[in-house]
Amino acid sequence: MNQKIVLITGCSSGIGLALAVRIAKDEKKRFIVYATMRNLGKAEALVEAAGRTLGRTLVIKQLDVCNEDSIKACVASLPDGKLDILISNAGMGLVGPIECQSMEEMKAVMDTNFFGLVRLLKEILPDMKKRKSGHIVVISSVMGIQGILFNDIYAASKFAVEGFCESMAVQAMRFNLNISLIEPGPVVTEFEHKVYEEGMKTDLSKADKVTADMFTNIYMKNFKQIYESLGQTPEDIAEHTHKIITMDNPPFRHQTNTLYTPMTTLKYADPSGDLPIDTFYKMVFEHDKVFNASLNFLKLLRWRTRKSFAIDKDKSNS
Ligand SMILES: NC(=O)C1=CN([C@@H]2O[C@H](COP(=O)(O)OP(=O)(O)OC[C@H]3O[C@@H](n4cnc5c(N)ncnc54)[C@H](OP(=O)(O)O)[C@@H]3O)[C@@H](O)[C@H]2O)C=CC1
Ligand SMILES: CC1=C(/C=C/C(C)=C/C=C/C(C)=C/C=O)C(C)(C)CCC1
Repeated sequence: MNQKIVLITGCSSGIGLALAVRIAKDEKKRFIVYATMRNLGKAEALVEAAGRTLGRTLVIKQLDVCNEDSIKACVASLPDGKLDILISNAGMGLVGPIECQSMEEMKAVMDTNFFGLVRLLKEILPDMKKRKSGHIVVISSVMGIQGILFNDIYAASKFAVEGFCESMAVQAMRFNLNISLIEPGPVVTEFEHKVYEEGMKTDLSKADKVTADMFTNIYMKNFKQIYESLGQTPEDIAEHTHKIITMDNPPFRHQTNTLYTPMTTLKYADPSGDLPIDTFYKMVFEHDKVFNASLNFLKLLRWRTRKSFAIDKDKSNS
């Protein structure tokens, strides 16, 4: 059987872990998954979830997306040094007012979320081009298309990813390569806990009172509720991504959360860009009045884009 080689980054927890297990457990055994993580000391959860697939359709390797040597060594250790599908998932969040964040913290986010992808592609693209075959799947975010209050640097890193991939997509097409951006809304993983814990520890002494109050009493106060009401599971994201990699013509963009779609649609509905900003402003500053109403409104507005509908309905490839 001609099994496809899949390399996934950031598999120690969350979406990466769920992806590795879902794809390794593919019903038709179409894939060999190289599930990578920067610290192999964190492999226990994946080993447990992988079960019988470990050493069969799932292999665990070290890879740090911020370290070129580690990427080169990992790719060189693959059979014939080749891979068919890259899933760039490793990433980190950062919330808070920028005046309270150090340049080092901000650079770490860009280095991981954006340059991590660039480093991976520099390594694997030449061979994919030579073979005129390959699929690059990137776990982006709805924040790759729409900024959210106090996520300035994180959203910028995901916008960078999207701009990079959009530019790259035309060249990729010339070589018969596919690129797909997966755009989840909130997903309940370590990411949520890390961002919340770090957010709560923010030293707000450099922020003015209005900003500090907005961050503490609006953003952080409602953070958990957003994840509780809109959050998907990492397994949901893995299921969507599994569908994307088994499609004949995978889409360039795919949002996983139909509850969130109305928010991102606001951006396309108004070329001036004011509609989403005004709407977020109302959600934030009139949130006592409209916050719960807004969430209910999102639920009422729940609708499916043609693409996600097609994916939900596409049972033929699974
Ligand atoms: N959770 C959410 O709400 C959403 C998440 N996303 C995106 O999904 C992706 C996965 O996040 P999620 O599963 O939620 O969060 P987790 O924190 O659970 O997982 C992040 C993974 O990335 C790894 N990682 C971080 N830095 C590096 C690095 N330098 N090299 C290799 N691996 C690294 C972490 O490893 P380690 O354990 O060593 O830190 C961990 O395995 C991210 O790109 C994130 O931006 C998108 C939309 C929503
Ligand atoms: C908490 C909060 C908000 C929304 C937060 C959201 C929607 C977070 C999404 C996180 C994602 C998608 C992370 C990963 O990529 C609002 C609406 C601004 C109102 C104020 C409080």
